[in-house]
Amino acid sequence: MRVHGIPTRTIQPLADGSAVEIIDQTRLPHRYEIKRLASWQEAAEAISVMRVRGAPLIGATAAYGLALACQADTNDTALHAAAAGLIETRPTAVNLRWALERMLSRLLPLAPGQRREAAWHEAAAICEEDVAQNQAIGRHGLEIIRAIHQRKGGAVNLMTHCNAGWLATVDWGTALAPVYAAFEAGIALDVWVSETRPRNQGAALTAWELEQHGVPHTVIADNAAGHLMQKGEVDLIIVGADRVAANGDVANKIGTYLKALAARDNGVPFYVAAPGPSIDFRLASGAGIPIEQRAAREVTHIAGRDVEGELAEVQLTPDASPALNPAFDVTPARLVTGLITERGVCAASTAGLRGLYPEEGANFIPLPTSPINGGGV
Ligand SMILES: CSC[C@H]1O[C@H](OP(=O)(O)O)[C@H](O)[C@@H]1O
Repeated sequence: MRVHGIPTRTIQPLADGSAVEIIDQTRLPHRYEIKRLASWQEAAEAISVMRVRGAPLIGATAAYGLALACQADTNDTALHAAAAGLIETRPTAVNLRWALERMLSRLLPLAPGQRREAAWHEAAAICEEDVAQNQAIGRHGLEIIRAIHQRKGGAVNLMTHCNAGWLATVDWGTALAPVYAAFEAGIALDVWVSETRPRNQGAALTAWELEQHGVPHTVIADNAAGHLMQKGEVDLIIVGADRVAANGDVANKIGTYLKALAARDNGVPFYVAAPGPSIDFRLASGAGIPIEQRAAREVTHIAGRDVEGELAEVQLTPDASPALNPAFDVTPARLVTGLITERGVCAASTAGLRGLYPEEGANFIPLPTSPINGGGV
């Protein structure tokens, strides 16, 4: 998408294969900083501390992490060590395991001397596929927005949670891809941007990227979402996903489940946008999705810009108060109106997913082993 009018992606490889450059999302919205990653360890750090975040971007960064590992050492032991280090960074987004398995499946059969170039090309292919998938999600989701616009005869009020925009992917985003497609199609819409405590990806990232693109939006406290739905101020909700189980259960940023409950209670369509690499065909239901527990400090403290324009972090809670920080929750498929994928829109169900991904049918059972040491999650 455009940043200050310049077409930009969240991750860019250097032509000489020595490093990749990322937007450091821990500095947004008040600083726009590019950071260079030159080793798999730097890629792992960027994922762990959320300089890059969002399921598809986590996968893309891990893929380039393995490619960077190959720049240093192409033997099996080095590749497995890098994969084991990268898989440990964040447990919930299945794109991480998907990308590492794809890279290892491509590289391990090759002679070590062929791996460096193949790794760089495979990581680039993963990124290009992500962009194409998100553009397709945008096209499919646009039709949902267009139908509501035609029925309503006025601006569509769309709510989203966290950041599932282009910052969460290589480009275009998932939940926001239909928003950008509708905006480009001239359909009037306004986006309710839920702040998304505690890391505030909505307030800091979604608001920033929508502002950069000129999309009308309003930031709200997470706790205002149900009230707006009760008042009839929300026509549609589209969120992203970190992992969709084979039965359509959805793991997404903490708070998604609460929005889905309020949407059901108020008759608001609740869609989940997810590309194929975010669907875990090996997992029968959401009960098996690992939920990342992040540091309590993300709850007890908040970062922002102070009155002098300096970045600062302040403590919200009493010194002695403990805090708990589950980063995701699981929305049962029964609360999901539909899944917007690159292959079309389907019901959040095994049958719906099998219909769009028939080739995955055989894999609806756990695979015995994974090429990632430890089997991956
Ligand atoms: C398009 S995936 C976006 C997904 O990832 C976010 O989690 P995090 O910011 O912790 O990586 C959130 O769940 C978004 O919906």
